[in-house]
Amino acid sequence: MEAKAVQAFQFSTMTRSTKPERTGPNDSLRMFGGFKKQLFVSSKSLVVACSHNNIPARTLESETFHAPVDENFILKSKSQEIEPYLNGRCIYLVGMMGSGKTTVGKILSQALSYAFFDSDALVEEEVDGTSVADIFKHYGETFFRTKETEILRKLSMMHRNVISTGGGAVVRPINWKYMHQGISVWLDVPVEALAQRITAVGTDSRPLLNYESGDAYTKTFMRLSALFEERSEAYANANARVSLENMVAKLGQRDVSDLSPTAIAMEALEQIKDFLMSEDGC
Ligand SMILES: Nc1ncnc2c1ncn2[C@@H]1O[C@H](COP(=O)(O)OP(=O)(O)O)[C@@H](O)[C@H]1O
Ligand SMILES: O=C(O)C1=C[C@@H](OP(=O)(O)O)[C@@H](O)[C@H](O)C1
Ligand SMILES: [Mg+2]
Repeated sequence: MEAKAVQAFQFSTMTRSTKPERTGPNDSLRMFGGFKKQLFVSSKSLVVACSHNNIPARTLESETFHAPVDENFILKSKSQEIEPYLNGRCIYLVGMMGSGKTTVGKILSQALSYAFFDSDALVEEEVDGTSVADIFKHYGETFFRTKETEILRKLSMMHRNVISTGGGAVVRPINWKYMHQGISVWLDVPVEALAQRITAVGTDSRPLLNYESGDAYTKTFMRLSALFEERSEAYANANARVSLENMVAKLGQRDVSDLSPTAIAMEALEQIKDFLMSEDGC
C-alpha cells in the first residue's frame, strides 16, 4: 500500500470523535497535575458525541465494553491535557497477544481525536484480505513479519495515529526504529489473564498458539508463557509501560480482570504524560 494510499486509507477510515459538548454553566476549576495546566471543566457530566456510526454516545464504546461517563470524562480530560505535548506523534501499543492493544487502542484514538490503525488489519489488507492465520499457513511467519515491517515503515511517516501492533512486532529491531518515531506503550498483562481472555474467544486467529497439547486454557497458557519468556526484554524497550498488576495495587482492585479497557487507556495516558515530562526534564 503506497504512502499516499495509506494516507487516503487513514482519511477514509478515520473515526474521530467530535469535540465534546460541555454541559452545565458552572464550570469548576479542577487542577490536573503534570504540566501545571489548569483545565476548566464542567462540573456536570461530559457528553461525548462520537462520529463513529453517527450514534451520539454517552459512553465511548469499544466493541462490547461500555465505560461510565465519569471514566470517559476523566479520559477526555487527560487526553486534552497531554495532546498539545504530543505534537502529533503517533502512539504505538505493544504487548503480548490478548493484552488489549486493539481494544484499548480504539478507545485511546477516540479520546485523542487520533485515527486508529491495527497493523494486523493493514497486513491483511496488503495481502488481499487474507487473514493473519492464513498468511502464516500459506506464506509462513517470515513473509508475515516482512509485511508487518513494511506497514510499520509506512505508518512511521504519518502523524496523529494510534497504532495497535501485533504481539510479535517488538522482536525485529528495525520495527523499533519505526515505532520510536512515535511514543510506544507496553500493555503488560499477566499471562494468566492473557490465557483467560484468548481462551474465551478461541485461538484460531492466533496461529502461534496452535501447537501445545492439552485443554484450551493450558495449551494457551503454556504457549504464551514460552513466548513471553522470549520477548519480555523486547517489550521493555517501550517508552512507557502500563502494568495491570501495578494498577490493581494502586486502585485497590481485587484482580486485573476488574480493570476496564477505559481505565487501562487512562493509565496509558498517565504513563505517556510521565514519559513526556521526563523528556522535558521535569
Ligand atoms: N481490559 C480488558 N478486560 C477484559 N477483557 C479484555 C480487556 N481488554 C481486551 N479484552 C479482551 O481480550 C481479547 C483480546 O483483546 P485485543 O484488544 O484483541 O488484544 P490484542 O490486540 O493485544 O491481541 C478480546 O476478546 C478483548 O475483548
Ligand atoms: O504475538 C505474535 O507474534 C502475533 C500476534 C498477533 O497479533 P495480536 O497481538 O493482536 O494478537 C498477530 O500479529 C500474529 O498472530 C502474531
Ligand atoms: Mg490485536
